[in-house]
Amino acid sequence: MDKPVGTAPAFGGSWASLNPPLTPWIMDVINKQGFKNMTPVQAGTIPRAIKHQDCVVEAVTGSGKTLAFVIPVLERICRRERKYKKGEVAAVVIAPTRELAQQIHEVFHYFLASLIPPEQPAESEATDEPIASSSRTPPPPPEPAAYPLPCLITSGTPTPYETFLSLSSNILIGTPGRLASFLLSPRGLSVVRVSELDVLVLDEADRLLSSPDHRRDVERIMRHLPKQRRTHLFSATMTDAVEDMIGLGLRNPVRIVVNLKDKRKGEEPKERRTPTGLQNTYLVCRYAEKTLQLVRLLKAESTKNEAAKYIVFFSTCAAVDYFYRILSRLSALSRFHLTSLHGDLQPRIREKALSTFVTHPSSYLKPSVLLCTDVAARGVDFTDIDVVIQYDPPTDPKTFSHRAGRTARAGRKGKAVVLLGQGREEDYVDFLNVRKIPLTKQAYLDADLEESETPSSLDQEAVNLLGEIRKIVLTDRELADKGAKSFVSSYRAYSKHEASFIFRLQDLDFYSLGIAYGLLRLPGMPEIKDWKRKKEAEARRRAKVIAEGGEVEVKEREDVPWEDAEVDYDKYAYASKTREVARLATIVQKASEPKPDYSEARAKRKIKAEMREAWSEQKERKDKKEERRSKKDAKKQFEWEQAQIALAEAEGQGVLANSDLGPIARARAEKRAKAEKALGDAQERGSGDDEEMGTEYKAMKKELREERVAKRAKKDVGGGGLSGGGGGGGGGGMFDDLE
Ligand SMILES: Nc1ncnc2c1ncn2[C@@H]1O[C@H](COP(=O)(O)OP(=O)(O)OP(=O)(O)O)[C@@H](O)[C@H]1O
Repeated sequence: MDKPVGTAPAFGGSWASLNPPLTPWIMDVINKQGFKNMTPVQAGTIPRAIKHQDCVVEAVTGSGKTLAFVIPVLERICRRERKYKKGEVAAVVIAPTRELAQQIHEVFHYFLASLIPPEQPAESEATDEPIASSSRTPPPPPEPAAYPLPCLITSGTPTPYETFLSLSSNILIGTPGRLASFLLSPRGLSVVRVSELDVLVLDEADRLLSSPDHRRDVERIMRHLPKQRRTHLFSATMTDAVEDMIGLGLRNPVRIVVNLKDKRKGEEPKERRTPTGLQNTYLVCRYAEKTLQLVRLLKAESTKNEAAKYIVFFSTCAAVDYFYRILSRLSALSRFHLTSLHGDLQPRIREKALSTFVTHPSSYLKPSVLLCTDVAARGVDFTDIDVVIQYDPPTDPKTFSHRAGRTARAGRKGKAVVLLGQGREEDYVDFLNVRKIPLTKQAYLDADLEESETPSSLDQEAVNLLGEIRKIVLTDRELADKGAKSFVSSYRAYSKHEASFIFRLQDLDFYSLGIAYGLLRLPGMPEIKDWKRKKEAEARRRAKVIAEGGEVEVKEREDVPWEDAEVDYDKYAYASKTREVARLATIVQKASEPKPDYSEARAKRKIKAEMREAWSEQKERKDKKEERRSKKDAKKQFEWEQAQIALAEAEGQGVLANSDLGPIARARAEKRAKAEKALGDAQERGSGDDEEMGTEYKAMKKELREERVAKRAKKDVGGGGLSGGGGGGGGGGMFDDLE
């Protein structure tokens, strides 16, 4: 990996320039850490937060936001005239994950522990001489710490009330749920006094407020704390949820936004929401090639760029669990040390996983990789990550920059790669660009780890990798279960993408996904059955068009071949003896149970089907009968009306006098009568109007003729069966009307 050019984060001014100046012991700790200058977010926030202002702070990942709230909290405690008593809380810091809470706790602890005087060596150690126990003078009582140590309140922290009281802590750091029950349980209400609380900090505030559970707990805590307090919100990505909160619990907050600008020669500087040292990229491949590309990326970055530490993000706990087991056993990754971290692990295991990964000595020859979910996406300060890979893009686009921001922290360099499926998913690049997260293209990696175009047909090595993964899966039935679980859970996660117009379920190719996951067979999800049915119907349609000599449209992407692995599922065993014994016992039990008799159910189904069929036949017959009857009625009506007209004319009455005429016949008769009258009148009046009235009559006649022709044509097109009876002048209209 390219070593960092400059490890100093952006310059925000010297610590000495702060007004008011920092307390000397705090300054000493900062110097001890080697932080020569402030970062911009620290320079902007610390002086305001030390005074009496509420702050809403938004600055890119790795820009030093933690110290921007830790230092003001400590300063305010130091500057207070009356010291806090045992049981009194001065500050509460809430973070969304236990990993982040623990990290913040460590930072506070580091500062406060520096005030604890080092233990005096025992006299015996000092003199190296054995001393008789009777002559041993008791050691001096330990000096009380000037400021007590902070207390961590997360799942997995033992007996927090005892720790809180024994440490006399007045700074609490924790996750929302735990903190809420710590403060609001009957014991908490009697033991923990918050009336003197001075500062509340929400780190990753947008995350805390966008998750309904977290938000509920945060609001409970806020209601419990005194209104006369300072409240500070921090995140790299603020949202509208935070804006709501500003109304709820903050007073005249100052908004501090630290933006970065991309400066390219000859171009206007562009704002960006990611650190300047971050090379943020995307790689396009088929879903079936995703795992292959992940493996190649890990290999290429270690061999070509000497990258030693990686984080790979998946969308679900099940996927992390499954891929951890598979990738750990792939021959291509034998020199990589893998660790898995996700929310389904026990707190202690999570803690251990994180510290194993952080402390594992890694080099580009023996790189280490953390496979994780979003539990490690926010806030966790990994100082030396070279590459972040997002196997699945995050369901919440805001998480994207947090994940990528686990590398390139505090002015270092780093690379992030997101794997995108060919097609619609490529639109994600523009989607992020609009959100000031520009991505550049990382080319597809071929078998020699050389950059190339995404191949035009499926990379054969993806099929080979499927074979290798299947071999691993066949060693333990549990892996097949985990594979299916992770496949289903990832599908569900996919369906929850906020950018659902880019990550569209209908574009998912299940065969392709099955190859990437190395499944033996696809799970029996209804969605997959539907998808297969549609696919088969489409294949039939195309085959038919071709057979009839037609042309079919070219497919956007060729089909990925899929075959279930040949497995004798009766013999396919679990590696775990207990699970295997249980499985075999179930088989034996099932075999000894009498086979359920389905014959009755089958017979019922058959009768129902027959009934359904009979009903549809009946309906068809009824419809036909109905049609015949209405044709007959129409014909009768027509004949009768014609007879009425003829009768009226024969009797010298106007046709209109016949009150039994149908509406159309009447309209026609009226029209005709009017035309005839007009002609008669014109003839009577002589030549002047003659021409005019003759024209009107002709026009009317023409209109009637056209109407008839049009209606006939309409009937012919509609296949109407009544045209045979439509001989009479006004008949066409009447039939249409009856129809
Ligand atoms: N003034 C400073 N000079 C040099 N390094 C610093 C300074 N302040 C903080 N750092 C270092 O920068 C790194 C990132 O800091 P921090 O974790 O506070 O970032 P952040 O802005 O909270 O990031 P995220 O948004 O990911 O939570 C840490 O390793 C920290 O020790």
